[in-house]
Amino acid sequence: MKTAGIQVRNLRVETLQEKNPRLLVGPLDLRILPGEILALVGESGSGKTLTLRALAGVPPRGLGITASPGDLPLSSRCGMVFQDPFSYFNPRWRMFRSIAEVLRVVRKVPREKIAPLVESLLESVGLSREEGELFPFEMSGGMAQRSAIAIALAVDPQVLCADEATSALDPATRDRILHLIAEICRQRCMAAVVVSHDLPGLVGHADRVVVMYRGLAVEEGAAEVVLRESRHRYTDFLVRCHPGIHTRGGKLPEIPPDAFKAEDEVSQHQRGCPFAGRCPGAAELCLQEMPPWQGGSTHRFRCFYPARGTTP
Ligand SMILES: Nc1ncnc2c1ncn2[C@@H]1O[C@H](COP(=O)(O)OP(=O)(O)OP(=O)(O)O)[C@@H](O)[C@H]1O
Repeated sequence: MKTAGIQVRNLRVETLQEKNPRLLVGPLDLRILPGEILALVGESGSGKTLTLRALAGVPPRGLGITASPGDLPLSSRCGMVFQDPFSYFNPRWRMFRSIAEVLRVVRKVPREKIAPLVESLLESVGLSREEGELFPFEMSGGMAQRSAIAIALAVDPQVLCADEATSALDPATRDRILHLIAEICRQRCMAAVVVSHDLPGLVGHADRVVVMYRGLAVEEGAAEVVLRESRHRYTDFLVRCHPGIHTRGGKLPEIPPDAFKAEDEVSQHQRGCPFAGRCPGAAELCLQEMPPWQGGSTHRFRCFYPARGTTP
């Protein structure tokens, strides 16, 4: 059983052009405890996937990752689960063989020990031996995602990294998969980093959420606390934009467009609050200075003029 968590300090992902390299993520400090499920939430383009890929040591081509010495790479200790498992299964292999190949190639498991290990991996994700004999095209989305988790577990990871792994599933299946990830993490004392747009959907599954905006963390804490008592104006919008929570049949509130032109964004990102250009509560100070972290160890946020802290 593994006991160490993961800590990454000063994580940065940037483009590798010599002229005008762009900082896409960071600087970001992340700490993930053993058995903990950490969720990265935020709008599209907020940097969740790049952060996850940086943690797993698999950045997209053309991007570089840096962090404090000794904190990276984590690649040998991360198992990845992606949004569309069908895109990376070998369509001509039964699932049993896909899992077996990871054990053989990555873990160098001796041939005679592979079958029982595959069976136990299938069992740990709630699939039978018979279901392991199916081809990917014969599987439902939920079964495919369970299989993808089994493949990720086959590398014996210290951290399971799931990138929108449940967003293509119906709510009940999504809940079952998140519950499964939580169970596995607790049993194996393994951490998980889960990327999602759906903050309310994470309550009851994620231990902690980090809300990201333009590559930076702006609020973090227990999922239910961040949902109920969001303090950063951006988180507040994210919560109120969620259908079914505060609005039934009406129009969802929209996050205002950015008041800054694209070329202003980089300097804004470096100087003041990254959300200042869209924030109805922004004042001169927000444009000039990056807000420091406020709050306690269980819930903190970076905002000079926070929201009330209790959603209606
Ligand atoms: N290979 C790349 N080269 C340059 N910029 C990139 C690259 N990949 C992502 N980006 C930019 O980095 C930012 C963060 O992207 P990222 O994919 O991490 O966002 P995200 O929060 O995961 O969004 P989504 O929820 O839509 O997947 C975006 O502005 C995106 O355009």
